[in-house]
Amino acid sequence: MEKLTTIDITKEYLHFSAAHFTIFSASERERLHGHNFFVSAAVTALVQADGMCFNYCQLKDSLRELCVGLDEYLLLAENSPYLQIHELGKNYRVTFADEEMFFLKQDTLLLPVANITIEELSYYLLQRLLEDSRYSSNPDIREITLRVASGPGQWGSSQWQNPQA
Ligand SMILES: Nc1nc2c(c(=O)[nH]1)N=C([C@H](O)[C@H](O)COP(=O)(O)OP(=O)(O)OP(=O)(O)O)CN2
Repeated sequence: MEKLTTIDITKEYLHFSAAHFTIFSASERERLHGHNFFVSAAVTALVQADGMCFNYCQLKDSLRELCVGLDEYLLLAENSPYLQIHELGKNYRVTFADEEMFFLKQDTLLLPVANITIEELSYYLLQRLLEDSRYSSNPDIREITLRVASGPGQWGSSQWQNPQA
């Protein structure tokens, strides 16, 4: 019988501070505000003869890198059906319903998501993690769940099962 384990990395320092607004409909959104978003991951993998699946420090480094990449930005959902985003010099001109907003490009990240929500952020960060072949091309890694919280006790998660397994 295969010996599988799940390495669960949930650390206070794995977080990013970001501004956003969640859009609820074509006419309703939140005001612009911020959160400390926390990131956690659980990786199910085969335990090797040496009693280890993989060095989880590499996973912590990968998650830390993902957090740094989103830290201290305004996050905008590039694929939102309700936002129009255009470049205007040093700014993005963003329209929503009858509103017009301007944000400095240097302060803003456009993410390929439909909304800045914990569910969309978890899926986006999982896809980013899977760009690293150490996770996506290792048949001994069976499953990865990546979770994002916008505050204590409220997490969104996305899961990947290894098709090679
Ligand atoms: N399905 C989702 N619903 C909502 C999301 C989301 O990501 N997915 N996000 C929001 C907003 O981000 C909202 O700003 C969340 O804030 P809130 O829940 O108030 O966060 P707090 O940490 O302040 O929670 P408290 O319960 O007030 O402590 C809304 N919906």
